[in-house]
Amino acid sequence: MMRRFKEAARKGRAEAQIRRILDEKGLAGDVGIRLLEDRMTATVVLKGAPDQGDEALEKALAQGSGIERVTLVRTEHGGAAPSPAPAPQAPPAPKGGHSDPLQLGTKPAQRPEPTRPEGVRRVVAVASGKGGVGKSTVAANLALGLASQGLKVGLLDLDIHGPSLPVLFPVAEKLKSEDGKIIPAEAEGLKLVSLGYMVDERQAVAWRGPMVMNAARQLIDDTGWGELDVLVVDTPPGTGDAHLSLVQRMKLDAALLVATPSPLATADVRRGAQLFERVGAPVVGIVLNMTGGPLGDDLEPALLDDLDLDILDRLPMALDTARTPLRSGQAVPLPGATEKVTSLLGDVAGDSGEAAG
Ligand SMILES: Nc1ncnc2c1ncn2[C@@H]1O[C@H](COP(=O)(O)OP(=O)(O)OP(=O)(O)O)[C@@H](O)[C@H]1O
Repeated sequence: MMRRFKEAARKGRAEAQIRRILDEKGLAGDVGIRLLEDRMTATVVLKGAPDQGDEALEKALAQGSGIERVTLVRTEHGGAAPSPAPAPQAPPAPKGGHSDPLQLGTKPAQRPEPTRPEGVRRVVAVASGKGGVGKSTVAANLALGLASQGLKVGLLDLDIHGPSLPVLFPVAEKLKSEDGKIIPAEAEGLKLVSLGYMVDERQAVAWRGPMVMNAARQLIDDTGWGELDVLVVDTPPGTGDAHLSLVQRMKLDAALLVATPSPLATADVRRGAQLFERVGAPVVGIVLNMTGGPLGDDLEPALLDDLDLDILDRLPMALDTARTPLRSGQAVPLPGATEKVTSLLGDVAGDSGEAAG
């Protein structure tokens, strides 16, 4: 009891110090303090685009508060950045009058229409109703396969709590920002962005709703991808906060579902398909992963009929597929999914990206 009281007091003092320094600098933001085995770290969420002075500010906040590490997370474009035009009008309520607690089918008048990031021609989300089915493995191999065809490909890891990219594509340095934009890492011919390249893995684990959404928004809105033919987005499992930020903010040209052949996967596949359907992102098919085991090689035929979806590729349960890090030229082939994505691009040389959008 006494220890808890002391810890709370220590965290309270550190938070007060951080707020005092922020105040002195004319900044306002949310402050989250964690104390883990006597190590204290903080996350400070500030409005505005990432700034060149952010690293110095992180250091100043850490020094001034006696905290081991302070991580700044930026939420939105600030000040001079043009504000996006409001959506013309809210779309009609979903048919059948069913409730929409996530507000995926209804957009408040203030919310801007989802857009593709500047310079990006097509955005493909890779999703699954539940975790651990191989979504990141499929997203990464799809990205490598597309890049091996000469396309410019980016991979955005939106899993805030369990980012996969640092394992699949380890990079030596933390991501930097320039002119308020996050500069992607580059490895194996891909441009890569993940929260795991920005903050200590243990930090984000404790983040809850608003911080997850803020972090996801920052990755979605503030990355300078440059020119890309395809941006593959590895979404978190389910329909959580980061997912919500994605479908509300980024225009998705296609969604690819990943599932395993378990009969229990039926509800997950259905949920995943419905989520994208409701935001108008075409689900182009399913990649069935970890086939060849006791659960077989298929999903319930009635489910596929019902959703009007095909299995585009089947990846067997195999050690080769689980090997990390991944290397260019050694992608596990996903011919069906790759063809679906390349067919979205039309004439790569001539299409500006908006023509078919
Ligand atoms: N076909 C396969 N055969 C063997 N192992 C696989 C296969 N596909 C994925 N794995 C392994 O299964 C684990 C989970 O895969 P992965 O991280 O891609 O899943 P995920 O759905 O993205 O999980 P998360 O919910 O954590 O985001 C990893 O260790 C991966 O290497």
